Amino acid sequence: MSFLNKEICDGDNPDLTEERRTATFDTDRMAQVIYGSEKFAARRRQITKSISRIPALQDTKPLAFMTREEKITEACRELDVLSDHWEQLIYVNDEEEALHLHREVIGMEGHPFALHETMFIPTLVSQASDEQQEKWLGRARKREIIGCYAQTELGHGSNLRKLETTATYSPSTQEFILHTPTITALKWWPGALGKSSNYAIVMADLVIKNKSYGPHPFIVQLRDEKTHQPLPGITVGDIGPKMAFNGADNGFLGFDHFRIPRGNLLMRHNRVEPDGSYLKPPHAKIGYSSMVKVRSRMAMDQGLFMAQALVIAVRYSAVRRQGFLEDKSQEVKVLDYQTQQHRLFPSIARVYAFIFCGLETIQLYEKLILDVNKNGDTSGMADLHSLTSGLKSVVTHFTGQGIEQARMACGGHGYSMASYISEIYGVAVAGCTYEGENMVMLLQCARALVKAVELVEEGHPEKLSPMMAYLTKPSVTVDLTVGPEAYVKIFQLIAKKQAFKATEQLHKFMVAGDSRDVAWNKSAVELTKASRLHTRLYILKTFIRRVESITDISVKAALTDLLNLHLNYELLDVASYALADGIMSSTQMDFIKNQLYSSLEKIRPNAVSLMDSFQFSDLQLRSVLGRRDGHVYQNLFEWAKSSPLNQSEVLPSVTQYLKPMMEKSKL
Ligand SMILES: CCCCC/C=C\C/C=C\C/C=C\C/C=C\CCCC(=O)SCCNC(=O)CCNC(=O)[C@H](O)C(C)(C)COP(=O)(O)OP(=O)(O)OC[C@H]1O[C@@H](n2cnc3c(N)ncnc32)[C@H](O)[C@@H]1OP(=O)(O)O
Ligand SMILES: Cc1cc2nc3c(=O)[nH]c(=O)nc-3n(C[C@H](O)[C@H](O)[C@H](O)COP(=O)(O)OP(=O)(O)OC[C@H]3O[C@@H](n4cnc5c(N)ncnc54)[C@H](O)[C@@H]3O)c2cc1C
Repeated sequence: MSFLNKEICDGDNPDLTEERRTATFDTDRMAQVIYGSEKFAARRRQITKSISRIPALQDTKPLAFMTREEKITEACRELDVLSDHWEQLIYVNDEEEALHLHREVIGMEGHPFALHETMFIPTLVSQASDEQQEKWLGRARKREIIGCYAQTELGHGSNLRKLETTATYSPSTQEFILHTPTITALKWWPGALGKSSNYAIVMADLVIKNKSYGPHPFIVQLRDEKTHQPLPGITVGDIGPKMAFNGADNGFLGFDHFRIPRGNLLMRHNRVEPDGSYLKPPHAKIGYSSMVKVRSRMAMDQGLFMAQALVIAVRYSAVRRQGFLEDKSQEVKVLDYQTQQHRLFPSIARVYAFIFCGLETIQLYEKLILDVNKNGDTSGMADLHSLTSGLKSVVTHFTGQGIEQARMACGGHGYSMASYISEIYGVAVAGCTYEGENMVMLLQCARALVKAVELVEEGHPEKLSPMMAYLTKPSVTVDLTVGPEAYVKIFQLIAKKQAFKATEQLHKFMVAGDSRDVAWNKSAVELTKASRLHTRLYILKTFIRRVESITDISVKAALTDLLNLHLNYELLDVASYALADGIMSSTQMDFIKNQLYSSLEKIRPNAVSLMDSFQFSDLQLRSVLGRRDGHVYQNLFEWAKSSPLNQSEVLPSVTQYLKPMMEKSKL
């Protein structure tokens, strides 16, 4: 079936138009699947249209030619314009719409409200009492104040129990005294802390009567609301340029015996009474919920990062012609090469898979917060923590790989900032580190896996959560031709074997006399392997479930091709485990390879439309190479001409140094 997609515009590059004509599905319908509902997909388009009608948001100078200061200023200008139009553009307090608006208009390089929306407000929602919300949440939502999330210190990020900033309670004044006792106790890294925020959630060790209660969240005013000057007792500033994300002022922060009222400890779940008595929270890690919130978003956000890189690479590959196949009269689109398809299409499949996981984990977090806040039910916390710990690690790792391949798939032009892929890469791979370094979080996921294996070994399989139930599955011989369920079964066996092997190794070291911590460290690589397999199994099953639920026949068919590619690619990628354990034969391996290659051919006609379906505007993409019109060569030439270096024919560096040097050489 041939389908004429609505957005075809006469002026586009004919090679891209041809691709859009051959698609077998409607991109608006696909967008509904990607964005979780018809309503949100339509709202996104509406918001894009409204943005395009605001002149002050069009034709801004390319970010690549700006200094850091100019980037920050530009982001603030755009925020100001958005603020003037906020209520016309989006439904007030709709988090998804606000995130979309920021992504599209300001892009991904960071801005003063990035942490305000993603961590400051969510922490107030999950950790502040009703009374505290009354005081601060409304002001935060109206953007009267700007907040950030200050937890990481110069000396400690991963090991939260060793944070050194102290909040010592003084019963006589009913205040907490915030203090930075050493240089390593300086808060270091928090986004938007350096120059933009005037408030922060500060995680500090709560100390009452010389007893430490561990990290707790406090709301702290950092700067005068009128002058924006730091308050006395506060040292704050920017930490300097980073690999990417340079529109953000990640900052440092120190306190010199800085006093805040008792009511600034966020007290929805724990309390310090005026006399200094402490009321425990219902779950020891409830104060970590803002991190779980961000981790639960990361599969979606990273999926969208990788999608941006792939829109650029796939469109470009359909326009770039180089070399010959059958027909020697015309060069082929590089997208027709099997190697190019193999480089890009498995990542397209992963983008869809990650986004489907993200839709699920975002909802799981929302449900958890309702359960905790309304009913005091914390029973879902452990499962969501282990799931999102594994997921953020696996997704960020593959997203980095996928974006780098997209960059290479664009040849030389991929290396130019005109492609914008290097910026997308730099921002995306920060996710391997923030919200918990990937290895550290894989090991958190492994704790839950080991516990589950131990339950099975102790004869209590009925106590396993549904996600762990596969650990009880017996070994079976599987016929791969029966479809996705067969792939799941093999994957389950592989993941189960690895979880048991890693646990066995841990126990072996303990039996030999090592403490659990030392034995854990000696088994850590095997444990992280088990976590990755466990997480990839979850991703695979979510992809299958999601595709099964789709009602639009042509959308479902296109996604089934993508799912088949994913199943074969994933299984091939972990085949060494399966071969070593005799779970799969070499004949089955050949079958998988052939299925993979034929999936590439099936996906080829839909590749451009699978990526167009994300409906990123050119404004959001910020890529000269990936623009919707596909006129890459004209666009590249115009862009290069606008480079500041080309605003004069002879640079001062030539007059000042090269010319005299050449003259000297003549003597
Ligand atoms: C973010 C959205 C992106 C949007 C993108 C869009 C556009 C781009 C534009 C702008 C971008 C905007 C913002 C994004 C940028 C950056 C944001 C980054 C913000 C940050 O970067 S902010 C700092 C994050 N910094 C960390 O991420 C530190 C990691 N380090 C830890 O998180 C802990 O340190 C841990 C967990 C490793 C150890 O903690 P610990 O030592 O206290 O605990 P321990 O290991 O002893 O575990 C004892 C028992 O607690 C259980 N347990 C632990 N945690 C739990 C939880 N949460 N829930 C339920 N149970 C939990 C365990 O499972 C165990 O259970 P069991 O005993 O049963 O095994
Ligand atoms: C772009 C960006 C934005 C950020 N934004 C914020 C923010 O808004 N607010 C905030 O508070 N923080 C923020 N951070 C900080 C971030 O959360 C931390 O850097 C992160 O949690 C990693 O901690 P670390 O730097 O201490 O790494 P380290 O723990 O020092 O990692 C170094 C190495 O040690 C290894 N390692 C550490 N512990 C273990 C262990 N137990 N077992 C095995 N290996 C281990 C790691 O795997 C890694 O290889 C941001 C960071 C970045 C890059």
